[in-house]
Order: sequence, then structure tokens, then C-alpha cells
Amino acid sequence: MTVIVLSGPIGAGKSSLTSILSKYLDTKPFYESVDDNPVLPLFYADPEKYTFLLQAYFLNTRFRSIKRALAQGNNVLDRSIYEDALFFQMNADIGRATQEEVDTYYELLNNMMSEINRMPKKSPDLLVHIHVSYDTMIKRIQKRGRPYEQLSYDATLEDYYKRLLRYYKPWYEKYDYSDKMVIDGDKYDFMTNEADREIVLKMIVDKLKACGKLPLDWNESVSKVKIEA
Ligand SMILES: Nc1ncnc2c1ncn2[C@@H]1O[C@H](COP(=O)(O)OP(=O)(O)OP(=O)(O)O)[C@@H](O)[C@H]1O
Ligand SMILES: Nc1nc(=O)c2ncn([C@H]3C[C@H](O)[C@@H](CO)O3)c2[nH]1
Repeated sequence: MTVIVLSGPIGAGKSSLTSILSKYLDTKPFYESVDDNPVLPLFYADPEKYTFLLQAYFLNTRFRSIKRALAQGNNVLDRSIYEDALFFQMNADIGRATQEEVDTYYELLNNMMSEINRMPKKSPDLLVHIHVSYDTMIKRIQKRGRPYEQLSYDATLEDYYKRLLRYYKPWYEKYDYSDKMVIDGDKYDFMTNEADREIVLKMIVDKLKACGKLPLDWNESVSKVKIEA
């Protein structure tokens, strides 16, 4: 029984790896609300106006997901509540939230985190962070093709994305809710390259074994589902 959370910048490959990993470990995937998120296009069209609303939306959906995931106990989440403040703080730092919104946000976040702290299982077993460079991030955002995330939609997104990458390094270093590991998303194409995918899965399985979250004799033959790219 393991709860794994993915983290990483936009387009890093979290949803893709969540799908691969949950099939491999035969656990349940939890996906962030994106295509059915009514606030996301509004945010990209007018970030000053919609930062707080988008954050409230994500905080609510992430709180629901992590509560369900921790209660169910055997799953992979493509992004978790632990990254929420990173996004909010970055947007607040560039002037997209009033002091009252900042205060309200942190009160709400602390309130939610204290609820999670009261649960029998309080935290995930492993955080898998996908590190990507700016160039890789942009290539993947283009490949996926959500219109409002493209630099052609808003040229200021270049600064926004570069800033986001800078916020991730200290965030990852500080993260201490569980064991953690980094996957090099520039180096490993786990989507189209079978050998890379095997390497990445082995790294994660080895880490789970090393922190006592998978039996040492667990091997891929135990995995019931064949992975398809
Ligand atoms: N390691 C990889 N190698 C090659 N292509 C990848 C890799 N990871 C993801 N991709 C491709 O990049 C695009 C973005 O991937 P994905 O949607 O999984 O990112 P994400 O981190 O979940 O993004 P978001 O934060 O926006 O939800 C997809 O088209 C996917 O096929
Ligand atoms: N502002 C803001 N705050 C968040 O907490 C947050 N989480 C995700 N996103 C954006 C990034 C991708 O476009 C898309 C999918 O990850 O949603 C966020 N944007």
C-alpha cells in the first residue's frame, strides 16, 4: 500500500508518469483537474483578476484528492496540495494578490493541512519530482497544445515559466512530508522510449524498496498490467 505524489513544473510529465506508474504498480491514478477546470482559461486570459479564484479552486480539488488518496492508501497523484503554495506565492510575489488575499489563502491552507495532520495516514510515502529545463518544458507544453499555455498566446509566459522553474529548487529542497527523489525529465523520455521508461520505473521501485514501502522481492512480474505508451 503506497501513496506516491508527483511534482514538477508545467508540462514536466507528471500526468504521463502517473499513468505509467499506476499501471505498473497496479494502483489508482488521481489526476489534477485541468480540462474540466473552468477557471484555468480565465486565469491565463487575466491573471491579475483570477489568481485568487484559481488558487481557491485548486486548493479545494487538491484537498479532496489528497484526503481520498490517503484514506484509500494505494495510489499515485499527478500533483498534490504540497505544491499549491508555491504557485500562489509566486503569483503573489509578482503582484497578483492583495495582502488580504495572501492572509486569507495561508489561513485556509493551514486549516486544511491541520485536517490532513489529523488523518490516520498523514502524508504520502514518496514524492517523485520531475526536473526539467526551460527548453524541455516549452517543448512539452507545445506538444500537449493547450492554447492558453502557449508563448504565442501571451509572450509574458516566458518570464512566468522561467520564474516558476526558479521557485521549484528551494521548494523541493525544503519538502519533508515524505521520502523524495528526482527524475531527470530532460534525460529520460519515458513516453516514447521503452528503455528510458524501464530505467525510470526501476529507479522508483528501487527507491520504494529502499524506504521500506515495497517488499525487497517485489519485481515487475508482480505487476499485473502491461504498460502501453
Ligand atoms: N519524459 C517525457 N519524454 C517525452 N515526452 C514527454 C515526457 N513527459 C511528458 N511528455 C509529453 O509532454 C506533454 C506534457 O506531459 P504531461 O501532460 O504529462 O505533463 P504534466 O507535468 O502533467 O503537465 P501539467 O503540469 O500542465 O499538468 C505530453 O504531451 C506528454 O506526452
Ligand atoms: N496559478 C496556478 N496555481 C496553481 O496552483 C496551479 N496548479 C496548476 N496550475 C496550472 C499550470 C498548468 O497550466 C495547469 C495544469 O497544471 O494548471 C496552476 N496555476
